[in-house]
Amino acid sequence: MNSPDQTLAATGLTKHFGSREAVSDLSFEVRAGRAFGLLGPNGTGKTTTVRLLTGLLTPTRGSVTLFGQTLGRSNADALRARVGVQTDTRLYENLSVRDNLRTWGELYGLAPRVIERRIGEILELLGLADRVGSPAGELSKGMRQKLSVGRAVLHEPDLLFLDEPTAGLDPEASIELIDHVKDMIKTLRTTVVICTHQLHGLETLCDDVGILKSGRLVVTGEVRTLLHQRWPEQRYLLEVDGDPASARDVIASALGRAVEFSTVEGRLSFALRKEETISSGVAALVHSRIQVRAVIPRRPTIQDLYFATINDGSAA
Ligand SMILES: Nc1ncnc2c1ncn2[C@@H]1O[C@H](COP(=O)(O)OP(=O)(O)OP(=O)(O)O)[C@@H](O)[C@H]1O
Repeated sequence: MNSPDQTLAATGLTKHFGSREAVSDLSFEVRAGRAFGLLGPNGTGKTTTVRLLTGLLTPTRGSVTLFGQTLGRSNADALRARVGVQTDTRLYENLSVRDNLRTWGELYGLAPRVIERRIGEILELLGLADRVGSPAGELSKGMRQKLSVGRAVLHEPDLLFLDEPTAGLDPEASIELIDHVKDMIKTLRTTVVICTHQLHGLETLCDDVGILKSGRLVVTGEVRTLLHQRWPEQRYLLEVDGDPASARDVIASALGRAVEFSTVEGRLSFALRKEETISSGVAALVHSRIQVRAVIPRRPTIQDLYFATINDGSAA
């Protein structure tokens, strides 16, 4: 729990609100320069966790280590100065995008020339440069979310918390915002903790993940390792002319090692223990005069891991 490049660690973190246990015994770490996805259904404790990690709530039990120091009353302000938090989109509605950022820069205590430099960089990174003069009240929801992300990174934090940055956005705007966040993380080399329900494509953003269920961390670790542990076999989608059931029979008799079949939108999905055996499967199909349209390798995703975890509750 104490690697040298550790930025954040939770140890046995527990929070009760009266008799309700919001989160229980959470232990995980976030290493420098990595993005950690904290996921879970509504009401499962993500926001409570972020508030504990940023010192806005005091844990009932357990502790938080930020940049190597245990978070406590005496050092909370100093540690928080190195953290950025995007939580909601409350903005100064009548002020322009630039003046919203300027005001926040002043609140962070940044020098005017630093503020101007950062505003330029952030607007460019988030694709907001052409709306710099628009009052915040005239921005679309997606632009408001971008501005709230920009506000959180104005002071170049070492650690950034994003709490539902895509809430209320349509799929296109969500993907666009996540793409901007990815670019921003790469450019600024910020360590990130992100809570989100936008799971599609999240593996291109998150290196590590924690899945909360009823206030408990049921899965945590490196995304690549967790996916491989849960689905060690190679999966394929097969598209054929005609009935997928006949293709299934041919594949099943040709490849004793096929471990799992299902049908996904009219296509046959199957998993093999060894990648190279796919060629004998395809040869058997051709031999049986089944027209093969496509054989698509299918990589499991964070979304697959999330639903598998939430549905069966077991650790990966
Ligand atoms: N200040 C509070 N007082 C009492 N109960 C609270 C308080 N804050 C959170 N809770 C409870 O703690 C649990 C976790 O809430 P939390 O907001 O952390 O969940 P969440 O995962 O962020 O949910 P969502 O995805 O809906 O935002 C819920 O049962 C909630 O009602």
